[in-house]
Amino acid sequence: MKIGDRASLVRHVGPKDIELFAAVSGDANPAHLDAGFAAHGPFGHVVVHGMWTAALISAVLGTRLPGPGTIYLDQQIRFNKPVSPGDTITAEVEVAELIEGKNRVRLTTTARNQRGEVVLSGEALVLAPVEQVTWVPGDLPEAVVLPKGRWQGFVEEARALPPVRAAVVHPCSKSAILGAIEVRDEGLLDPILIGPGAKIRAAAAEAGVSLDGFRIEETEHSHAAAARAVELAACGKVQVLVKGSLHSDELLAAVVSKSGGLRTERRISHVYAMDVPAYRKPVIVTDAAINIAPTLEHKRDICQNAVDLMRLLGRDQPKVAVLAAVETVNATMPATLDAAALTVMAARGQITGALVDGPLAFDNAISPEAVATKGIVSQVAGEADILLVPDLEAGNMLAKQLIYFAGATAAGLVLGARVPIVLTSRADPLSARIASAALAKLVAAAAPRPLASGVIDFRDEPFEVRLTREGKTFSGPITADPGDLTAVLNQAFAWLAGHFNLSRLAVIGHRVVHGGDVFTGPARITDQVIAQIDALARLAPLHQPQSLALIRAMRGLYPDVPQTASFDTAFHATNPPLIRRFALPRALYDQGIKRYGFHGLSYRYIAGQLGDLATDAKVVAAHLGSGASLCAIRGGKSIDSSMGFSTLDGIPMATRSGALDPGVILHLMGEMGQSLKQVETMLYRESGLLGVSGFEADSRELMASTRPEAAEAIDLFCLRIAGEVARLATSMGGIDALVFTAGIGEHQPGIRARVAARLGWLGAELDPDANEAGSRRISTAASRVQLLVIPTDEESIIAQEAVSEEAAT
Ligand SMILES: Nc1ncnc2c1ncn2[C@@H]1O[C@H](COP(=O)(O)OP(=O)(O)O)[C@@H](O)[C@H]1O
Ligand SMILES: CC(=O)OP(=O)(O)O
Ligand SMILES: [Mg+2]
Repeated sequence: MKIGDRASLVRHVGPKDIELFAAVSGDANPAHLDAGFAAHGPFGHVVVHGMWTAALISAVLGTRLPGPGTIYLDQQIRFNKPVSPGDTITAEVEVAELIEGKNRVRLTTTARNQRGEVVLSGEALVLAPVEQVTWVPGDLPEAVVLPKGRWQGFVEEARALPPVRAAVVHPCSKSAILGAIEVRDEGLLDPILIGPGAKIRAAAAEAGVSLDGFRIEETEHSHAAAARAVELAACGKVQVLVKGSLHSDELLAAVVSKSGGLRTERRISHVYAMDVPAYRKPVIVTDAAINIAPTLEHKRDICQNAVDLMRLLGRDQPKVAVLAAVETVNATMPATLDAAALTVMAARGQITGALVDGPLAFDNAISPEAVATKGIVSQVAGEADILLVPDLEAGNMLAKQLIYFAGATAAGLVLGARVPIVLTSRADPLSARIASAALAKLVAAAAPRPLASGVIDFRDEPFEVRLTREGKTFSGPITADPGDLTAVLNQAFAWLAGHFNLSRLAVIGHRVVHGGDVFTGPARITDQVIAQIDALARLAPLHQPQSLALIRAMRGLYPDVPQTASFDTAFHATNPPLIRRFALPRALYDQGIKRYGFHGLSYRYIAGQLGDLATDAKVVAAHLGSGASLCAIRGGKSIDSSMGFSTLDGIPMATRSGALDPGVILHLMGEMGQSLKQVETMLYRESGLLGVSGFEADSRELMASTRPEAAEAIDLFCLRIAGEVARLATSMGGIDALVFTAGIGEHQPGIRARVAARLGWLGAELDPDANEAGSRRISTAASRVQLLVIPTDEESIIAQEAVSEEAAT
């Protein structure tokens, strides 16, 4: 080696080298990595890390001059010009000084770009090997850049939404507590901790974290925690379930239990949202965790669950590859048969919103090159968004291989129940845990749920619109003339616009009491539908005109928003002809003079809340409000009810008579010369509790009163309810449960007790404490007939019907 000796090397630098250097050094400065950021920087574009160029100098020193064995002691560098991706850099060193006796060498160091411009200059001091070493380097490992973060956009999207309430079930380990804190601090979920408080606090102490700001719902053990979480989710108080330190099976059993209310007609399934570096887009693998050996029907649901998720994330027609070992149907390979069937099912609309194709071998599902080689013609092959695996074992191995061999991360989520369920554990990397919570949040945020409820009561002083939202009540004054419905609604909705974005109103649903024979389900409102509703007004004079006035006013205010009607009568369309018949001349039946039944929205809701009873249990539901009726329900269907042709029949009500000897009407209109109008007003407005007591229609006042007429009104009411229970039991051939609902049914234990007492002969036995407390079950364990209190929710049925009717048309 002598002064003036030189050596160099040449290297091209591309965008991948920048990523690689960032990954190796941890220098993720956006000046190097983010084009958008760098656009506003001094160079207007990303530049290569300075130390990448400097490393080339090190490479020349260590491999060429002085060569292998050189030890770097010192380096002065100046970065003269930026290096851009795409440049070709020549790094050169020249011996400037040999420091005798110490084997030290000083060299000038320079790097130039393809235009000969100096991008780096400086001086190095090295310890040179005593003798020149001849060293044949082995092959360097190949470095590949594996990009990550394909779900990152969704995580950001989820973060931007307001936190969603989540129940963390049994967080009694350090890791479960840390998980709850993590999803909260990441701005994703707002967790409620459910489980034994002492254990939860002990876990927090062990983790060294504070539980400040967390609500804890006490339950005795993990089983109860799962049940409680399911209950909170079923009534909409939480929108996501997160597994804590209990076994997944224990949580999922509660989720799918028939009584829990989270089960849907869909089977639950697991998706892995995978970030696979070697694949160019996000991909879902399903089902690798829940369904062990799914049948064709199960696979349909597994597929639809994953498709729904992809669609919710904005992927319009996701491509589903149904995996097998080959791409041809082979009678001895069952997975290929299922795959072919699923492909046809999608083509026939049994799976919707996706392009489904199979059987496809794995390579054909994800590699366009493999597809070209095989000559497969398919819109899905090579481009899969969803990999539907034949069974759990195949799925589990696929997902784990992607994770361990291909460097993938996998965010798990359980779908198909009313709320999404997060099952991640601390063993999953942070990015996967965050992505799971984020996806759960996006799913939950997209699910329909009540935002608020409002009321305009025309009897109110002062006249106002009241809104209840997340437990808080707001009110806005109404100054419009109460006689001008359009003006009242206009003002109320103008005020509501301050709370909600009403420009996104998709549909307006109405309750219509009488649908006659015309409507057996909800209907989209048109001029013709309005005329049909109007034609039935006479049969429900207290209700139908009001509904029509509302419909007309809302159409005037929102002419472009679809409106739907949900009918009280529709639920009873299943009543058998014998039940519907009056003992009148046959011809009248054909003219529509028959029993219809009402309060069907309430009964439909109640029928959906009976999951803890046997499927074929014989149930009588008593909807006791201002209007009141009873309904025999079996297998989710109406068998018979107390109201018939009009809303007058059955039991006495606040101001309506209930069933009456028709001779009375003949007498009133004949002998007594009363007009139709007089009789109608008397039967609808002056009878029932008001008529019998002579002073009051509200059951609360009557129960509080000491007047004998009040007691008689209540007694008659209860006697007739009990009598109707017995009649309906006869229609069903028995009774297993009696459900109380609506204003009186939910809030008047005294009336429930009187009815129960009259049904003692049937084996009904009230538990007085449970009755006073208004528990769901108010009968003793020994009672032959279960007595239940279930709050009704007619509005939720109207909303559901409106949304599904709007979607259908
Ligand atoms: N919180 C309450 N406590 C006691 N009774 C109630 C309560 N709320 C409603 N009621 C009773 O329920 C009846 C009205 O029932 P509701 O279902 O609210 O009426 P509507 O049929 O008009 O929708 C009234 O007789 C009232 O006395
Ligand atoms: C059908 C009927 O009587 O309805 P309401 O109870 O609302 O008066
Ligand atoms: Mg009502």
